[in-house]
Amino acid sequence: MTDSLTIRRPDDWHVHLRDGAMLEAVVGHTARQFARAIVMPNLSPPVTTVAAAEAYRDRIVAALPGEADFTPLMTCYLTNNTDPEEVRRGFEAGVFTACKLYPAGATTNSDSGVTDIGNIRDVLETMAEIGMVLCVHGEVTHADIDIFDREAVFIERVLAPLLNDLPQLKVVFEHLTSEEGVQFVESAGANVAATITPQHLHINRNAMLVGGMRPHAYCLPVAKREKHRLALRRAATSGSAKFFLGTDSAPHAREAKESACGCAGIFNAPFALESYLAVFEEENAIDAFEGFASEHGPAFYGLPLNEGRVTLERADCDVPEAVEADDTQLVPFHAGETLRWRFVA
Ligand SMILES: NC(=O)N[C@@H](CC(=O)O)C(=O)O
Ligand SMILES: [Zn+2]
Ligand SMILES: [Zn+2]
Repeated sequence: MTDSLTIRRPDDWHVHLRDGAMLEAVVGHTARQFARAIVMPNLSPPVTTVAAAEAYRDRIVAALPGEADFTPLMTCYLTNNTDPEEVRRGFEAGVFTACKLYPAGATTNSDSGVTDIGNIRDVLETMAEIGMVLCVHGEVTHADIDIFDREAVFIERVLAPLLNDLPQLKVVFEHLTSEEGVQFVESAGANVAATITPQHLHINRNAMLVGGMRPHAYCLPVAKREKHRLALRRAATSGSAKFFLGTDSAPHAREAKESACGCAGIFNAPFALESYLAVFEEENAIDAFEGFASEHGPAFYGLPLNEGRVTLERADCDVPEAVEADDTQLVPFHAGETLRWRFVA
């Protein structure tokens, strides 16, 4: 049994850092474990222009703890009115790393999202032409679709037709949650990949609903049946370069989660690597961890690998019940549990 594991420094290919006091409270957790992160643009108002992304990037850098060595990679929030030339300009200037597609109404701050993919056809054509990654929240939002089927129906109705139409478009299927999603990504071309969160590897929908409603296990896309969790574990630990780390760490104040209409999102940044590594160990796939955490993401995005290293040691890691954040608390994923690996540095 190995007692410590040193790997190339990883990146987080999907994170919500928020803004203002919440940004101050959470950014250090991500910067401690990751060299870079794809920062989601679902602020209010959303990050839809080059200028807004530059200003947000500056606020993130200003909020970093002094010792941090961390690069935020910015994304452009697509709306029905996104100008393809703004996207091109931001990408060529190195401000936008990717664009993010939120189907309108699908998740937190997605009200300005795209109501019909046909509305952004010109933007998607430009992205395919310049080799820019499209990150997608892959859920349809029609009232007649069961929430547990939203991802599978998105593949059928939106993603498969989109890739038929623009077969060279680079797509990251964000926070994959279903067996159908795994199969779709595996059978698609090399231009299609997916991020997988720690929570979707650890929990199925029982975690939300058995023994009482547990708002801290609620995120979108919602955790599904056990067979889906097992498919995700197989994909993440398979060694396939199509799957990589994206925490979807999504902090919401405790009172906004513990509410009659609780917000969607799990705050997993403080113990993200420990959480993922527990899964790789349980699956006897520690050898595949570095690829998933540190290599597949940069390869897909066409970015250099990080030069630094991080070490985790086999030791009890007690996850606190809450993390203080300004005038509220954040309840981290695994709150009150003991994880088997501990991030050292
Ligand atoms: N994942 C979530 O449940 N919530 C995210 C939004 C998202 O990634 O869909 C958030 O911003 O809170
Ligand atoms: Zn999402
Ligand atoms: Zn997210």
